[in-house]
Amino acid sequence: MVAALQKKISESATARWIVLALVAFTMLCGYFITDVMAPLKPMLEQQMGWSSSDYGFFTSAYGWFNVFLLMLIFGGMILDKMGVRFTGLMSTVIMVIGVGIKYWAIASDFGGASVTIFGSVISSQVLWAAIGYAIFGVGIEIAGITVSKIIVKWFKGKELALAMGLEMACARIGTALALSITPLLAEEFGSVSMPILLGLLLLCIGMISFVVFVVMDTKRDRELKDSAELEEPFRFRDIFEIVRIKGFWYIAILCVLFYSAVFPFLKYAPDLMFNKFGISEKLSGIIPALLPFGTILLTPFFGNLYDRRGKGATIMLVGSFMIVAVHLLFAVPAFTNWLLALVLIITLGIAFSLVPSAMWPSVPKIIPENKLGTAYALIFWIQNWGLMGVPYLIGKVLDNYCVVDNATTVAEEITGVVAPETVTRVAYDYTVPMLIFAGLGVLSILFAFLLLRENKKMGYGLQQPNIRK
Ligand SMILES: NCCCC[C@H](N)C(=O)NCC(=O)O
Repeated sequence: MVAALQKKISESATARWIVLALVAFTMLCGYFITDVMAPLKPMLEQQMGWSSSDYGFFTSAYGWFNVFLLMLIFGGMILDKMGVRFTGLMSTVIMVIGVGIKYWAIASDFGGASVTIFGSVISSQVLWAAIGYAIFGVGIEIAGITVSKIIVKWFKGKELALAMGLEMACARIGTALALSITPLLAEEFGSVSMPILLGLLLLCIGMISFVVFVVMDTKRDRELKDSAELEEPFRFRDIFEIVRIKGFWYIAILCVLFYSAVFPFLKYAPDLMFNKFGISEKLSGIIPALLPFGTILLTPFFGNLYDRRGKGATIMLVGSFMIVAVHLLFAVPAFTNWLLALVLIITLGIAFSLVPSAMWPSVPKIIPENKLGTAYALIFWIQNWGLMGVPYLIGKVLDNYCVVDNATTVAEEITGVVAPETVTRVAYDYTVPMLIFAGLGVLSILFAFLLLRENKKMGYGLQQPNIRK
């Protein structure tokens, strides 16, 4: 391995797979933090007095700065101007700061303090946790576009979709770990904040991993200094060129619709398991965790298929159909057997492997490489409207239309942490939220069709294999 690295890093297959492992690990740590709060929703409600709206507010914070302060767009420009090394390091530092604030907020006692924002009273704890999460959201999203660009840089013309699939698979391990072990950790340590602290430590290791990548990437660029393989520089007017491309819009809108039917769903999935399928709080994250676990094998599998056989647009269409079927079946009130929940989550995992495995490697077929950072940033920016808006909407819908059993005392089910008289539980009917998720899936089908048609018209090559013979 050392011999391979000593030869020419830019030509070494070993080196590029090591690079992939390094940056994918950083993303794993980031995704762990992204989803660490999901299985804690019932505990946050019972132990800290959060409502579903509070949880929706907190969850939506992920996109606040990305969307309203255009942080993602700036991030994309910085990426195309300053390069992957600077931008990647910057984004990991932002993530660490954000998680630090979130941990402090959840671990502190604010003595019931609250603030009024736009006429709504928000507890100070919820607000500070949300601000931390919003800062973290900037970091992880910029890291996401940076890593996509890193993979294109190192894998273009080679195993691009497989590499992207493997990176996403690693990221999903982070999500799966967050969903499955978080409630167990919280119970074990008798503290909701403990899993966040663990995530913070993990993220610091992820940062070190990125630093190692920086060393390798610097070496590669030095080797290629005078060769044609170095990219053209980014110009500001590139943005206008990107937004004039119809295929860009179809893929961006498909992205926001599809991902809004998955990531926000995952944020509520443990609560859905608890309320609809009668699974205990402690185990409520286990079935949802199978979704990312399933994608760990399937995303690289479908990526490899796309690399060798093509059919990227068809893969996205099939995934969109599957997601509608799953959410509609989740919406049926009579279906409450946990085995069905298991089958549906696995099916959703297949859909969630199909679409991303084809979507992200398709972007370089539509957009030239020197504009890729900005293009990915614009797509993520549009996607963040959904990642921000949909959880907020679902939280509001749950509180306003879906409460079926308010303030039932469940003290006997909870041990230790709080005084029994303070413990209450609200039960929810998830039919309407699941219909909302299904509606997003239906719109995804429409945009997947439009993309397929545009590909035929413009010859992007989305149906062609990625590996050049
Ligand atoms: N829970 C993490 C959200 C990451 C969103 C990010 N913009 C993204 O779409 N990444 C690609 C992926 O499939 O995770």
